[in-house]
Amino acid sequence: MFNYLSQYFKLFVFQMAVLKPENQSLKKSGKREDYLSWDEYFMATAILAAKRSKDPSTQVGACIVNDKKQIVGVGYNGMPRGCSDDEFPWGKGNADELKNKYYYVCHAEMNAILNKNSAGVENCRMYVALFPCNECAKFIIQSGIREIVYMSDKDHDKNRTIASKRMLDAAGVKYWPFTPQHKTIDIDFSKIDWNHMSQC
Ligand SMILES: O=c1ccn([C@H]2C[C@H](O)[C@@H](COP(=O)(O)O)O2)c(=O)[nH]1
Ligand SMILES: [Zn+2]
Repeated sequence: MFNYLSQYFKLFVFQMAVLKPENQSLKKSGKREDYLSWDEYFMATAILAAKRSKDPSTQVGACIVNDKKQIVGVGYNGMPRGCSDDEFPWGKGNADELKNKYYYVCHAEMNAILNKNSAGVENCRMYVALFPCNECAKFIIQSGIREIVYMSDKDHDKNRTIASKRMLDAAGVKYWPFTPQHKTIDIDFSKIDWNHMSQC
């Protein structure tokens, strides 16, 4: 018993002497501890883009990122260029389908792919607010995107989502739900101290 305790004590002393100073020096660096993870940063970018959407019921944003953690493209659901947000319909309950949004609106994922900057989307990851529909799954597969991190799967029981998952699985595109570490990300312009560039 004494032998066991003495071994335990030696291990404790070793931890205090060797491991603790290293941990302390990390804390001494003065680094902020409350910074966003990469996942949170990219999903927040997708959600911020969604705030540009004029769709009154569902706002979707997407953010494509390469393996260097560079943002390659961002998009949200909106009317095509030249098709006025004020003239094309945003409703969905009309018996005349030409008067509903669905024939016209460009999906966030498609816009993010088409909006890509000079870097390609091949082998990239897409962060998206809503699980991609079957049409977006085709765009994702054909453009070479390999991974999807999604926020909501609200349409999981709809055929378009079931078909989407079938195609993504067949094409080997991986997908998983987003797990945030922060519950909220606060951007309150009135609270930013512009002289010192920190939150008051
Ligand atoms: O993969 C998708 C699926 C849907 N969207 C957009 C298209 C519409 O603007 C809304 C869906 O409207 P509901 O009223 O929820 O039917 O979301 C998208 O961008 N990407
Ligand atoms: Zn879609």
